[in-house]
Amino acid sequence: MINMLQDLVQELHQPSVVFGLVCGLLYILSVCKDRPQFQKVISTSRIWTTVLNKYLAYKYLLNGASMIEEQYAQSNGQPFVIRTPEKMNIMVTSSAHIQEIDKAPRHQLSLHAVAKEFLQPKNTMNGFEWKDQRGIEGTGFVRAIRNLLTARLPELIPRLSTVIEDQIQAEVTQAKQTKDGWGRIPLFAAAKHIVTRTNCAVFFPAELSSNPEFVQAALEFPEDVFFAAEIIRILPRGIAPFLAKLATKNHKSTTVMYNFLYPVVQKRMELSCLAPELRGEEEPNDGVQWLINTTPKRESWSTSRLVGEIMAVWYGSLHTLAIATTYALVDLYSRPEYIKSLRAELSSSMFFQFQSTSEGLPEMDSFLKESARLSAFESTGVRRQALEDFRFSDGLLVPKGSWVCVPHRAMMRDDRHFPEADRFDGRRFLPRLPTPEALEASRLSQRSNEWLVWGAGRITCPGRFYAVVVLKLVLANMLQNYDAELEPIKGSRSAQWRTALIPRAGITLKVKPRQI
Ligand code: HEM
Repeated sequence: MINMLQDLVQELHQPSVVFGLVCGLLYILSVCKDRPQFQKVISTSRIWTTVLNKYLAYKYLLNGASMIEEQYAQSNGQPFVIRTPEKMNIMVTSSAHIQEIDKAPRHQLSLHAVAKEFLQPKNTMNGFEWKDQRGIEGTGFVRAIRNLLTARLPELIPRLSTVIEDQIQAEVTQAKQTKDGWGRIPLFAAAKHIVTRTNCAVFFPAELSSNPEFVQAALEFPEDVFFAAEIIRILPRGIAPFLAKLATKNHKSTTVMYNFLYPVVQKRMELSCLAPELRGEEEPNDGVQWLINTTPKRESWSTSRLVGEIMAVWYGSLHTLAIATTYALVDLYSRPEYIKSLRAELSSSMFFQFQSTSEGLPEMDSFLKESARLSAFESTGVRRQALEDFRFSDGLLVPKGSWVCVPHRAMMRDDRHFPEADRFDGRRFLPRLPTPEALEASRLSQRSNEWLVWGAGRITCPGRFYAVVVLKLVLANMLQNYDAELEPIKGSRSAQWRTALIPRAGITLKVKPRQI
């Protein structure tokens, strides 16, 4: 076969044609690989198997989400394997497996090792490095968000509303105008601006959140880290760090953010060592301070280390929420039939209740939950890396270095878990009898082993209450103050990269101030 290909190359003198033929052949093989007659042929040749596995691993980069969905559909609830260019991902779906992942000791299955692989922090975040085993140095950042941020949500709502209102207005004012008076807003870019400004107002002191250079760096940082980390993961070690630097202008956004944060954190850390009466000023009430206050007491973290932690939490808080906001708005304006009743809810006393407690608005909550279910941008959850061979009680092995994950996007699109799962029903999660207990149990921010959007068991997203409040405030502002229409989307609304479905930059919303 290889000789034949060489002959063909010599005949044609066109390597690109040959490359196309090889890709085509590999594609046909990948499609046919499950047919018994092909399996026989393939299994006779170790070379072919290796080549095919490599091809599937690279195919995964641009088709990971679809590959997982296809394999899930064939798996009938059994574990299956997805190959990536770096490793093997073992997918499990049963609640018994999920519970065992949750209970696994931290020296066996690690979330931090997964995060490190994703972000390559040593190369992309100013040399910042955290331990493989989550919790070994405490989980102060989780407490800071879960307890301090969540507890302050009702008092933060006026500030969040103002920032969101201002930023949406800025997006509309700056938008290109159509002849008939609509502003055309690139939705994903606008969502990133809105979430960046909102999160900045919560995490950072005013001197930073009102500084355009800092805000720009904070906006660009997650994408720069993502690009740089992907380059480092995919390309050969010899050239990858150089190309990552080139692609991110020498990690510019990371450096700018770091340089702005360092003196602020240093000053705050010095003050926190003094007795309260000697500090001379009231303790700031923002994310930076919450993270300083919850650093593990037995560790003495350097300023650099703390800045690294803050930037890591910043990464997690921004891109997930910006994508969820984009899809929530796409879902809202793809289904204008919900607008009237959502507006009615916002005109009722329920909106005041939400503003004073940060909870409520059941109709909007249900709509957003349905959006999170069908427009989940991450195909897998509960991802852990095996730090040593890990064996489930039924014998399933996760070899050292590989990942175990739950394909929760496919599960949420499965009729066995949600009746008529492919149908978008914005009222799906409204309880028949809206008792306080029933409303509480069906809320978007609830975590459970049946609702894996926030993770499972001991490791669930501490920012979920905040995320839901921001989503509701953005939708509320859009519904109350603007009329909007989604421009027709040509092709798919998202681009796949590994397991993620990232909204396309070309999705455009036509917006104009609402005439009441
Ligand atoms: C819609 C937006 C969001 C989604 C869907 C989301 C989802 C998740 C998930 C699934 C996990 C668990 C990871 C795993 O087990 O694999 C997680 C963890 C985490 N999230 Fe979020 N998140 C969102 C927004 C936020 C925000 C806004 C913040 C910060 C304010 C945040 C902070 C964190 C942190 C610190 C962790 C690590 C928790 C730990 O190690 O115990 N997230 N998130």
